[in-house]
Amino acid sequence: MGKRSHESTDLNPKKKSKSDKPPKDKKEKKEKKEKKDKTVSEPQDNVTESTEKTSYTEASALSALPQSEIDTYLKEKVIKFTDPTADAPALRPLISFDYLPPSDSDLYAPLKSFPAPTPIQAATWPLLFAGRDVIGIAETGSGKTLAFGLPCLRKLTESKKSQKPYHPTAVIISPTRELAMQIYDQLIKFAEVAKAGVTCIFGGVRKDEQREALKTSAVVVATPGRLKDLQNDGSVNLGKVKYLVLDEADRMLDKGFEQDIKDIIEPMPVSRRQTVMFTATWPRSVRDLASTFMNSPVTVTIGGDPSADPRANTRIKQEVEVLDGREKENRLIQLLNKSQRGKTPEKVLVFCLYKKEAMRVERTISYKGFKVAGIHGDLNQSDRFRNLEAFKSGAATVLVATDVAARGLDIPAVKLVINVTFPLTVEDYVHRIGRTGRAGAEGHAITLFTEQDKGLAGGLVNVLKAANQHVPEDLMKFGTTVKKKQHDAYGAFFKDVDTDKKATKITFDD
Ligand SMILES: Nc1ncnc2c1ncn2[C@@H]1O[C@H](COP(=O)(O)OP(=O)(O)OP(=O)(O)O)[C@@H](O)[C@H]1O
Repeated sequence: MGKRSHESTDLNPKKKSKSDKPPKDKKEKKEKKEKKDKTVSEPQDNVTESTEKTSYTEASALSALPQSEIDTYLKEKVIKFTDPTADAPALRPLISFDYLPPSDSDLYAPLKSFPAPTPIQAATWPLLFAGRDVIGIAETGSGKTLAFGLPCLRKLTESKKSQKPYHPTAVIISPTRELAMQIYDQLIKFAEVAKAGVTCIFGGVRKDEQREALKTSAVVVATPGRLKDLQNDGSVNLGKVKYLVLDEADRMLDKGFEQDIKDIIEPMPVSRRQTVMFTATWPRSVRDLASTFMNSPVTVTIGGDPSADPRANTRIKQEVEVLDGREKENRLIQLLNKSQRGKTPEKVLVFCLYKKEAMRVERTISYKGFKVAGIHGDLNQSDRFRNLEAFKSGAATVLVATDVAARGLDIPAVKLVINVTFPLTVEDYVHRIGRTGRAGAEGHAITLFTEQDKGLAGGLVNVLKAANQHVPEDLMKFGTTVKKKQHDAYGAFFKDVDTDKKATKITFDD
């Protein structure tokens, strides 16, 4: 992945319109000018207003590919761009790592372990390199972290040429501590130079070390509550942030986080930052709010229409068993017997809705002699990390979790997800089962569905149908009306449920 000759394609509508493009014979002159502009505009610590110009230069080998090859790729991967400025189709997807813009550092070295960019990476990287605001919607386990992470690190490695970071220039916000850690772990693999400049900030641990780390960090991965705390007490100045990511964006725009997000981004006006949102589910309820945070964002969707129902990863075999609530425990143990008693016990993730329920189920499973660990909001942070680690390493082969583990977590080789109690929304269902079948693997999910969950039957039927899964007759009998998501309805559960506004903020997302 060395240096290559590149054709210039500056497509950032914030800085330049299509009609400003120079004719080809002036290409060399323009490239020189771009280089000059870039040097001038690299962030300086004593510059108060952003003068940064972002440009993206498409690899000439990519430009030389026949259009039919690009069209076939877009069609096969079901990639759709929705761009209010109509510039997006001009940016060809980076269908091979060979077409990445050159980097003087060894930034791209860890990509060697992957065969090619995933579709969401291929489609969004050019836009992100070009400085566009992007909403990226793609199935669980499809490589979204590097889709927003690599452009972020590239900006960091470039700007580090001329400045030491005294204030963060990039902020990545995630809903849970474990997910923030995981994003951090992925990013620091990517460059020695980034290792020095990336830090992870989350609640439940002492603030002093985080304050120290912030003094030398250009990229901050954080949960909202703790970041806001450190911002409020003057430990971090976010006024220089140019690249803002909301991972699990629909969750971050939920009512539980909305105000925190508004407070955090207040010192970084939309005109001076690139705003990036990624998720596997994009409910209507958050779209208007998202647009107020962004500047003409391009929406990139992989695998289907974003206005449709939430979409599950189609490599996951979904099974739904309708039963009486009293039968759940026996059925769970039967399923575990099947998956745990062989020579090599499979990794199974068991989801509950309530913290107390999770504790009870974990006790029952442990009593039956299975190697089990738990993760929920009532555990302290070191127990949470330790238990997750035990599951990752295989020391525990069953993990009982609440929805604190539903989103984003990339745990190797989870073979089966069992939903003991259905979540509050079908979006959460899609994220829960998305802990299996990651990075191209097959997955399996079994959901125990009772009459109590019938309000979500219609939504679930749609998710099953969209993924060509079997819909049991027993599920159909509950009707197929789809209820709209209503955050306020969560209130009825807030004392017990691990996902709602109140519990989430207080118990694990600070
Ligand atoms: N280009 C690639 N080729 C193959 N695997 C990849 C590639 N990029 C990332 N991965 C791997 O795919 C796995 C899933 O990636 P990631 O966690 O970013 O998924 P995600 O889309 O964010 O999922 P979720 O919606 O659940 O948060 C990770 O183990 C990651 O290392």
